[in-house]
Amino acid sequence: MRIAVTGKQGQVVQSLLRRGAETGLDISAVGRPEMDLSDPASVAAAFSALRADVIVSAAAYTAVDKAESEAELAFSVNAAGAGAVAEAAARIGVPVIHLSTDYVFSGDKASAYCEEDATGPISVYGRSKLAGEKAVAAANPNHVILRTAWVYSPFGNNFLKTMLRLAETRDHLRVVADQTGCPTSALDIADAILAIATRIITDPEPSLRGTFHLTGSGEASWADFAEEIFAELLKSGGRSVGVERIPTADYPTPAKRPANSRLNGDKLARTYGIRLPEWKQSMTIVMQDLVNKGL
Ligand SMILES: NC(=O)C1=CN([C@@H]2O[C@H](COP(=O)(O)OP(=O)(O)OC[C@H]3O[C@@H](n4cnc5c(N)ncnc54)[C@H](OP(=O)(O)O)[C@@H]3O)[C@@H](O)[C@H]2O)C=CC1
Ligand SMILES: Cc1cn([C@H]2C[C@H](O)[C@@H](COP(=O)(O)OP(=O)(O)O[C@H]3O[C@@H](C)C(=O)[C@@H](O)[C@H]3O)O2)c(=O)[nH]c1=O
Ligand SMILES: [Mg+2]
Repeated sequence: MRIAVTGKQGQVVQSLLRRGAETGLDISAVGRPEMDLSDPASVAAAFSALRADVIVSAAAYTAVDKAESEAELAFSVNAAGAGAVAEAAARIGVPVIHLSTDYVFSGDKASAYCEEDATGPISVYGRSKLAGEKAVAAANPNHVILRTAWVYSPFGNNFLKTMLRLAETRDHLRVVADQTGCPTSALDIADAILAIATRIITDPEPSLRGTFHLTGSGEASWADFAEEIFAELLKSGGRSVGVERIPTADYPTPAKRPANSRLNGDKLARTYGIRLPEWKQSMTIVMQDLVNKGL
């Protein structure tokens, strides 16, 4: 199986490359400068030359706050760019596995979101990713859209690494406690993508296609997540850092974020037999990885 994935330095692409190196799978990362999602011609050109069995669409414009003032670029990458990747996959006759986000929802629901719940993004990033889902589905019926959330890993930028960086100079941080979601390790996402890819390249079964929720098990507020990160830091000999739990209103940001970001993963469990580990367990693994590298 030959897998092509979009992006080079991103968390999910780096996690896939690590799994590829560990298992000997053939995974190639396709990204800038040769392939720029804001330039559809470069997308078509990059994939027509590659003999991939499946394309993983993992690259995106992910700067949630900056997107509020760069809507055109966010849509060009996350909507048109994602559509161009799915179209390139359709042209070479292979499935596309596309990543999307909890931020397609408004956050008003009282319980975890299911795949069939109405979307209603409240940020530019969320709207651009929802437009991306629609573009992918329209361009290639042979698609799996995986909505994930709150992704962290040893790679790239993420909340966990931000907390560790801030912990170097601060002994107390203020973190919002009224946004709830499901922290998800990019390494777990990579494992799920590989299992799904293996199935769909050989099995034409329609129920394997469509939209699925894929997040770490359990739930947390950003403050809970920070507290667990600092508990783990302390255990591994690091500094002691306190978390002050604050409401969203006390942490103003350009983009609005859903109060409830929790995703229900039952459909993926039912269809593929995949359920990701508890987020605390996976977080410990990522922390250990970072500690071994000297943080
Ligand atoms: N991070 C998160 O918390 C969440 C992410 N997601 C989704 O999961 C997917 C993977 O996210 P993650 O791995 O965290 O992303 P990252 O933010 O870690 O990385 C973004 C990737 O997209 C690439 N990229 C950005 N703009 C372009 C462009 N114009 N042309 C080509 N490549 C581009 C980057 O390129 P380069 O390699 O050059 O830096 C990088 O590889 C995305 O679709 C994201 O929307 C969903 C929920 C949560
Ligand atoms: C750094 C920091 C953030 N916060 C808050 C701000 C915000 O509400 C929350 C998370 O902040 P971040 O900016 O790290 O997270 P954010 O960029 O919103 O993360 C999102 O990224 C995109 C790509 C997704 O798809 C989402 O699933 C989600 O992971 O924590 C604090 O309360 N205190 C702090 O010190
Ligand atoms: Mg961010």
